[in-house]
Amino acid sequence: MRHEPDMPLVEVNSIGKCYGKRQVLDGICMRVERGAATALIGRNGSGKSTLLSILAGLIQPTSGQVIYEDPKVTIGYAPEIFPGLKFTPEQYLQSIGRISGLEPLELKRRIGELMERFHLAAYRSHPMPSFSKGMLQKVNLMQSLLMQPKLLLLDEPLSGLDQPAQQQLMELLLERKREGAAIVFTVHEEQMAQALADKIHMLQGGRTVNQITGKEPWQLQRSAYIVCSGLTKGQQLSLASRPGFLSWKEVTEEFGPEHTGFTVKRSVSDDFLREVLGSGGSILSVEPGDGQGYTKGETAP
Ligand SMILES: Nc1ncnc2c1ncn2[C@@H]1O[C@H](COP(=O)(O)OP(=O)(O)OP(=O)(O)O)[C@@H](O)[C@H]1O
Repeated sequence: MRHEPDMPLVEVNSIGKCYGKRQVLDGICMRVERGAATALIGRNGSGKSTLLSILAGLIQPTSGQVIYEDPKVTIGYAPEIFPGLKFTPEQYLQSIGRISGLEPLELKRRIGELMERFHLAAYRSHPMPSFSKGMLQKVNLMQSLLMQPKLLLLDEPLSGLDQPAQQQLMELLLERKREGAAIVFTVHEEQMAQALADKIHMLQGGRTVNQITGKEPWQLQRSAYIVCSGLTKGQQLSLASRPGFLSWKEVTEEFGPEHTGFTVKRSVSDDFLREVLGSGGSILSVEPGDGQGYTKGETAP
């Protein structure tokens, strides 16, 4: 089969999904690139898991197309809910590997490696119904990684994992990405989205509301732009040293002399506003984002 040189691993063309009369996905387009991670974010019920299941080929879209560059691409899928099956993790992974046609020695090696990476080696022969949520999630992730898939689809991968396990998973996923795998994952934790994702795909009510590429736009998405006046240079400097400060600029042309536009993390914007007022400054406007004129490399006064 011949492919366009810049063809992505998977191309999603305007897909829709209906359950009965209910449309849960509508006109979704996305490109899944090799060596890159896409975070699907959105509220509960926005369609993230449905989109992942469609990418995994487990359910069919009602309209549109999902085009895989290689229809035989290996896919690893970790669903949101993983059942506590009556096997031990070793038995379970053995049977998955055998069904997938992995050579026995190689299968044994991979299972051993994953058990070590996920710190589950001591429990490899324990029955899964006795496992905690976190341990089950580790088995879920291990089965998705077993075949070293080119496309890794993870539904809330951090769910149930403690902090060290989350950190280890992140390292492993960054490794997989460096090795060229494409990752699509759903996430509620902003930290993971920032650390792993090259692209953020935001869903709302089954529709794409935003697609952000790179780390900086993601940060700006969660920022507030505050235009204020009446501050001395010293007060501006003090504001610029506060946690959550991102950038500043003089905005005399737009707003008049001695007006300054501060971009800060949205999580600290209330504190920042209080500080401006407490310093005797005036607030002219507050809006989401960066005030449009943001340029890379702008620094504190
Ligand atoms: N098999 C199904 N039959 C009918 N409706 C379904 C089915 N699966 C999902 N839905 C509905 O589709 C909508 C999208 O569900 P989906 O699980 O994809 O959302 P989500 O963004 O992953 O939510 P969450 O974060 O809660 O997992 C929801 O309203 C859900 O109730």
